[in-house]
Amino acid sequence: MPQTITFEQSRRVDQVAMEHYAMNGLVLMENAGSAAARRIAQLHPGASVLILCGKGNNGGDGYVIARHLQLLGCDVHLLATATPDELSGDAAVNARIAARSEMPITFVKSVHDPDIQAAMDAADVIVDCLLGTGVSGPLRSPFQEIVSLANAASAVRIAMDVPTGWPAVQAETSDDAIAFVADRTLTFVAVKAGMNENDADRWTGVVEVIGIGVPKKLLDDLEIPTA
Ligand SMILES: NC(=O)C1=CN([C@@H]2O[C@H](COP(=O)(O)OP(=O)(O)OC[C@H]3O[C@@H](n4cnc5c(N)ncnc54)[C@H](O)[C@@H]3O)[C@@H](O)[C@H]2O)[C@@H](O)CC1
Ligand SMILES: [K+]
Repeated sequence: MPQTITFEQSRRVDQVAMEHYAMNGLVLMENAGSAAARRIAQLHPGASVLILCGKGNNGGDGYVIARHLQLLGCDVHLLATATPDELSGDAAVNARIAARSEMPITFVKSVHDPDIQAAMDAADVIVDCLLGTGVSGPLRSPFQEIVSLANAASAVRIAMDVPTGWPAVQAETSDDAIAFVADRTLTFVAVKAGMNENDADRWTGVVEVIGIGVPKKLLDDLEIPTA
């Protein structure tokens, strides 16, 4: 049985859980985000946490993580590349919950907005929920700029699912591509292909797997490695 899974296999797990097992995508996102939040709060109790949220479901995880981290006693701030109205599906639902909960959210209108730097400076921990398995091609603006600012910050950096811009997943990007440099990566379901290769930890830091509550039979049938 392989020890790692591809992005495609990871997406297939979500798809089969929803289509064959009738699991709601919101449940998967809630499981993913709440488990990640518990681990972050365990590692950094009471920390000031800045969560960077993109437009897709990786960003959706970020809003779930924010909600749970507040409940767990952390001070949470969100930096979002899109407003809730610009999102769709499960990510939109969780972004709306965050907005209605009056969580502090900075929406990125210009990468030169001094509020972005101020949010980075105030954080003990920065959580990267910009892009996950839906990434394609080199990072576009404003992701490049946000990732660069996060890498220059003194905070601990935690990537969710995969570090945003990680070169290993993209044939067309080079090793000096801009990517989130994580101290730790909390990856969903199973370790992703490339994460166990020689110098991968330069980008991922320590890799830990976070389960999302899909049935064991599903994982066994798809030959997904389990702990
Ligand atoms: N139900 C599910 O499918 C679950 C998904 N999960 C999360 O969902 C993620 C996958 O979500 P998505 O498929 O929505 O994809 P992503 O959240 O990775 O990103 C897709 C978005 O990024 C944009 N994008 C792609 N490449 C880009 C680039 N190079 N520069 C700038 N923008 C770019 C796309 O236009 C799209 O808006 C996983 O990594 C995981 O974190 C988890 O919540 C578990 C459940
Ligand atoms: K990410």
